[in-house]
Amino acid sequence: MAPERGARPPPAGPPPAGTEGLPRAFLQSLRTLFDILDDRRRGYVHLREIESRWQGAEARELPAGVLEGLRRAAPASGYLTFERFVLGLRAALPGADGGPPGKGRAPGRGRGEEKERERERGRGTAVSASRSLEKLPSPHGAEERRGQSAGHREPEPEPSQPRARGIDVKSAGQSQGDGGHGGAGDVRRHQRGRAEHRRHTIANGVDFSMYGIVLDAGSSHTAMFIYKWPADKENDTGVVSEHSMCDVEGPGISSYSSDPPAAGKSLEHCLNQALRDVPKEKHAVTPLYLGATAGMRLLNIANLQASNAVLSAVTAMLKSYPFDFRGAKILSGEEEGVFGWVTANYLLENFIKRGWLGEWIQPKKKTLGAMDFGGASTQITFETRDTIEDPRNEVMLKLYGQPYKVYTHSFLCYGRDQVLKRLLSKLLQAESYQATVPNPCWPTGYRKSLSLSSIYDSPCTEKERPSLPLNTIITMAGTGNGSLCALHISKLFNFTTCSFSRCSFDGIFQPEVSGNFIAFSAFFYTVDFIQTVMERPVHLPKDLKDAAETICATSWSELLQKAPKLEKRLSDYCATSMFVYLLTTRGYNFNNHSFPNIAFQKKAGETSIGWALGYMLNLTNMIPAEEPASHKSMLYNYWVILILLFVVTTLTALVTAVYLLRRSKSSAI
Ligand SMILES: Nc1ncnc2c1ncn2[C@@H]1O[C@H](COP(=O)(O)OP(=O)(O)OP(=O)(O)O)[C@@H](O)[C@H]1O
Repeated sequence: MAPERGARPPPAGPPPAGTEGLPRAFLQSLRTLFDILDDRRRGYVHLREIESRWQGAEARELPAGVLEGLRRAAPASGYLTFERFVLGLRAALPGADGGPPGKGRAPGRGRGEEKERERERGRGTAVSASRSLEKLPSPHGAEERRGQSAGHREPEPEPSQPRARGIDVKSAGQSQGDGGHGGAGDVRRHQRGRAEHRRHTIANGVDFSMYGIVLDAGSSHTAMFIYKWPADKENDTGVVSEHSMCDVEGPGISSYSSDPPAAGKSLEHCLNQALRDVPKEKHAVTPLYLGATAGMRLLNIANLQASNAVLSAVTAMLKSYPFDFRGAKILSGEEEGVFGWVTANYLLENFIKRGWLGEWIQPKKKTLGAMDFGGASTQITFETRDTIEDPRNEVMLKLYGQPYKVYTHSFLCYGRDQVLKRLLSKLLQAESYQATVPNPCWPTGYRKSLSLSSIYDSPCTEKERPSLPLNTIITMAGTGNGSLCALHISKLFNFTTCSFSRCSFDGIFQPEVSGNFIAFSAFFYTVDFIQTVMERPVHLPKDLKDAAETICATSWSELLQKAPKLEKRLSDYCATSMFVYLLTTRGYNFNNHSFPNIAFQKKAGETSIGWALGYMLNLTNMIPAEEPASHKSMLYNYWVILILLFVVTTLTALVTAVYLLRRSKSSAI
């Protein structure tokens, strides 16, 4: 965009008073737009440059007269300074008298944007599922489905709440239809959000970054993630990264069922951090989401009213902040699984990536399976070519033009904390609720008194609840016996019933695991403990089993000596290691060949792996379903260049050959 020969940059001198009387925020938005056009920061943009950028489809969507207004504002040289640029736009605004835009029509919200929304409505969503997963009651163990069908009712979405879209895994009672497309209202709302993003403002120079906030309201705790990406690269892979995060003090929001306002209050500290971490001028255009997982799914089953009250309380708190609040909802287990898979593969650029020439490349790499071991549920999600015999486990995705057939299942009550409760319940049952019960999964030297209510306060254990008063206290004493511990833990799974050609456990269909996997959250915490505290490698299933047995056989005092900072969790590593061993090997059927393909990792680069990023990418349409247009055109351009090169080389060779031939002939004469 250098000035053409003969043309002169605008003369210095008093600028036309184009900016006078305009609101500061509006002016800043225009400045940002101008700076995008003036990408070399010269302080002026040629009219022709603007015309060429806004030609074609986009130009039709400019409010009538914009180009005309700019033409009139431009001097003879055609170079527009910022003031002239504003002057030109002012002239083009409806009812323009040169004054600020009227209330009825905010800048950037003209017919063009309406049309953009219309177009988006028809285009579908970024991550589209071929169908919705229906939740049906299933016998013991397939708790996830039972829960969803028995009691899971999403609260009526508030106007600002996003209904399921993108990966549209609907809860029981909701209609199915083509799961890939959310309601038009959602898309409309979303598009408005995007348009607002583009009206970002400036402070001390231009900040081209955009931000998004997701609160991961898990069963054990809530974490807030702030993501950041360059404004001009929304649809690139791998460009969104974690800007900062915050751990909410206290337990997960589902624990506030008896005092819902406290659930909202608990978020204050992290939200205040978000006020500082996101530049002030970006607050209003920063989308804010809260997704609640298995803890709230369980509360939803146990006490629908309380679950709604908690969601309302957190919604009220989130709305009181100046961010663009887009809703608080309970994710289904399948959404949690699939969004975790999207996050991992997005971060590792397994879907698509930019080549060094800026072209889009479809990497030859296969996608990575994702395994999440939360506090109340565990998810396994991977791409497969096998037939998925149970359609409830199949999600078809189209990302960047590529179809993906993904297997996913979420096991409710198989998260770490619920597994530990269920194990205690099994142990009490085995010992007929004696006053003192031996616990082979606790280290020797460790004793603890528990009230029955702390074990039977969950839908995961309520079926096993004895007829004793819930305030009964029972003392448990660790006996550190790994093989006995494994025996009790194996009782948590049903490995025998299966109505498909193959199952993981609890009658749930699962194809053979294939490819590499990433195992995060408590999978990572458990294996990390084995590797760093117990100093044992975990390559093969046997390593995991041996390590679990060693932990079980280590006394409480020894464990305390090894990792005093982990005191709160130390007594449970024997059980969780043994559980991870049984879940991965007998449950998911990893063997000596496939187990080494699991990476136990909680981050990719600096970004945490979990459902939160995938959820935001989907809701902000940052993963398009279609192949990026530039991919096709770039490839086309390369072909043209290659053919031209070929023609030029051939011609040059021919000319040279003729020339040499003539010369040799003439010298021969
Ligand atoms: N350092 C650690 N060592 C062992 N376990 C841990 C550690 N930190 C957290 N955990 C436990 O790991 C489990 C999973 O934590 P995570 O935060 O992923 O779950 P969540 O999001 O609360 O649960 P869910 O996704 O099921 O709602 C929880 O039981 C948590 O208490």
